[in-house]
Amino acid sequence: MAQAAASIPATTRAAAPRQQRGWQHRRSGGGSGGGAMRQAPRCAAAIKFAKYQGLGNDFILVDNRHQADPVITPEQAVTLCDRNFGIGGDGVIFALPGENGTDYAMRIFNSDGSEPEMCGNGIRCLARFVADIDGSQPRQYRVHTLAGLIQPALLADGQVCVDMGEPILKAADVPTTLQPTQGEAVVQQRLTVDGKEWLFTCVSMGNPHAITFGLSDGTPIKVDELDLPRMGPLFEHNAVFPARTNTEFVEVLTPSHVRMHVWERGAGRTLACGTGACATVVAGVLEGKTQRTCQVDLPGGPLHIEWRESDNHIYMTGPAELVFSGSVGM
Ligand SMILES: N[C@@H](CCC[C@H](N)C(=O)O)C(=O)O
Repeated sequence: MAQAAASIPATTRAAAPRQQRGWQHRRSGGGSGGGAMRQAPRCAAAIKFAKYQGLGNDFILVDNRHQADPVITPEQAVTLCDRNFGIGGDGVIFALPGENGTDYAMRIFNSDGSEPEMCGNGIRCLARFVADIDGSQPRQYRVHTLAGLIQPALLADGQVCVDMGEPILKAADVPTTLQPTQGEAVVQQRLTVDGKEWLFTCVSMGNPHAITFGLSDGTPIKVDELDLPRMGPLFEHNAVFPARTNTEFVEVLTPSHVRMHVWERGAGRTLACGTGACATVVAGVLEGKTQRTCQVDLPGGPLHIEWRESDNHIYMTGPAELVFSGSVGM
């Protein structure tokens, strides 16, 4: 484990956050959310951090268990996530005191300063982080998030298995204005972007996801042929996704094995997305393309996903590892 100490100017190098959400207990309606935002205090002292990664989706973890509000602002998070001028990361994650009988609460700022409801790779990193800092038992946690209760468990083999709860399919709650095709769900709906008609299934894991396996003319996705930096923003900022969206491009290898590349809301191209992998398997099942148990290969490595019929919950299993720790002056 490497140690680092650095001082990063607290000047803001990015626009104001996409949206400021209240610290609310919300599972559905990943959209604009209500409630007054508690102002995060600007911190004068050095902040201790630890950087973790899950399949290369990397986060700056902050022990924030002494107070209910994040010790740094969204603007400071942008600075810390900068890969040239900061620590570098896809987001900053805060381990907060538990609420409503939970062990901990988690909040996250994306690298652009926006605040998502949930992060799958991030919550595996959070579980590893809290276990590392206090060696706590049990190794199974109840974590309160903006997407509701999420339950990670550290496995004997070093992997982390997370009960991610139930997927949300109602179009208005994803949210998307695309017309539902199956009851209230948007499954294989047509969306024209960049002169092509794509087929999308929309799923919320607390945060919004739009999943495509290909075009309406039958052309399947080939993930190695995608120009993500050009295409990704066209979906992320499309008007049919009022809270923006994470976009997953999926190539089916077999019904139990897919490849997926992601363009994340608020973070751009990342090496992996846990909530995106879960949403991918839900979309695969709804479209009849995958089984409920499926390996999702991401650029950073594989995640094992199971959408269990008995409880309708999704279980995600994958790694979470410490990269280095240090302190940073803000
Ligand atoms: N990488 C994450 C998702 C992080 C949040 C996302 N960028 C959003 O804004 O919804 C994951 O592993 O799930």
